[in-house]
Amino acid sequence: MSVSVFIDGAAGTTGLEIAERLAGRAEFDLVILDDERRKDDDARAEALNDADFVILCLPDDAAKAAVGMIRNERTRVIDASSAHRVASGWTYGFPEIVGRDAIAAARFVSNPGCYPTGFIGLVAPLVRAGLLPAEWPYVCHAVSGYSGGGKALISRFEADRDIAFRAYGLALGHKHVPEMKALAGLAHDPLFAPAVVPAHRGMLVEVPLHLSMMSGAGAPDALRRALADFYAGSMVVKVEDDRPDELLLRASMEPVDTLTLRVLGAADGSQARLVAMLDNLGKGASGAAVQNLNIMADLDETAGLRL
Ligand SMILES: NC(=O)C1=CN([C@@H]2O[C@H](COP(=O)(O)OP(=O)(O)OC[C@H]3O[C@@H](n4cnc5c(N)ncnc54)[C@H](OP(=O)(O)O)[C@@H]3O)[C@@H](O)[C@H]2O)C=CC1
Ligand SMILES: CC(=O)N[C@@H](CCC(=O)OP(=O)(O)O)C(=O)O
Repeated sequence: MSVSVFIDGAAGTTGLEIAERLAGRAEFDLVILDDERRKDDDARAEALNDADFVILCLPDDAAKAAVGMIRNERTRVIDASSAHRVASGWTYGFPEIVGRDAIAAARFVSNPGCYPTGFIGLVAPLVRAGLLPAEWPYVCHAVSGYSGGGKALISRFEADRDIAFRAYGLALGHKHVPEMKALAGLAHDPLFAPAVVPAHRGMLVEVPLHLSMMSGAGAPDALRRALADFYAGSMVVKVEDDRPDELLLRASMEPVDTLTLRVLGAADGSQARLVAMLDNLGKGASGAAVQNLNIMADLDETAGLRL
């Protein structure tokens, strides 16, 4: 028996990529409103209430309003926006971190933020294992392709080919900080320094560590082994033990739904760089939504993913 899935915001960057990943899947009846009706609240309310699952690919305010339009107790929701990341009654949609069973049982799932997927994926298992202190003031540098900012940032970068690097979030207090702190189990807000480069998609999320100054921190090899053990068996999260001289984001990157983690340690073990590579539109958004949908619908967790 197929289940119906309504993508609200299907004409946007994330929504389009979810539709591509679900296309041709017989398990789902995909509901997408045409251009005339996609912003018509009556049509949306009907679709939101008819569907078994809705995936919200909307700005935060519109996502909150969409949830308010659901008048039944049955429709299950995956919200790609940042409106409900740490909201009560919502489950954080990172199955490797919160547990597959929690997602399977949830009615309201908030897809993680793209940058937080890298940060939390690196830090949470190590804090839980006692190999990194929860009290440390962590710093996170990250660069994203411009599709991370949706249609508006895509238009801006495609119109102005002269931008080579865009540091932003300079006032601090980026919207991702609360979920980074909460899901990594930290005592303090991490200092988050994001930037955008002129590549369409892809991101590098880095956490530099002064291990020798961190009370109780493990050595780089111990951190890498702990991550490998934590993600053992995952088809989506991969822990590499190579020592590359460089890590490249390519302007021509193809869509991919994996999250690749590395621990790059100094020879004397005093410092390390934890580095996550992912596609902001893959495990950072649309791939994660499809993985969560698969789990909620009790299907093969990785069906439709680009691994
Ligand atoms: N891009 C990314 O890498 C990631 C995005 N996200 C999140 O996903 C959500 C969507 O982002 P993204 O796809 O990038 O954004 P886009 O701007 O590309 O798409 C948003 C879509 O929502 C539509 N929309 C806006 N308001 C309404 C409304 N009231 N009713 C119906 N449709 C509406 C827009 O319409 P129109 O086309 O007319 O503008 C647009 O098609 C955001 O909350 C974002 O934070 C999460 C992780 C990563
Ligand atoms: C490059 C860029 O602008 N990225 C966005 C984050 C991506 C996004 O849209 O937010 P979520 O991942 O929380 O949904 C930003 O920094 O606001």
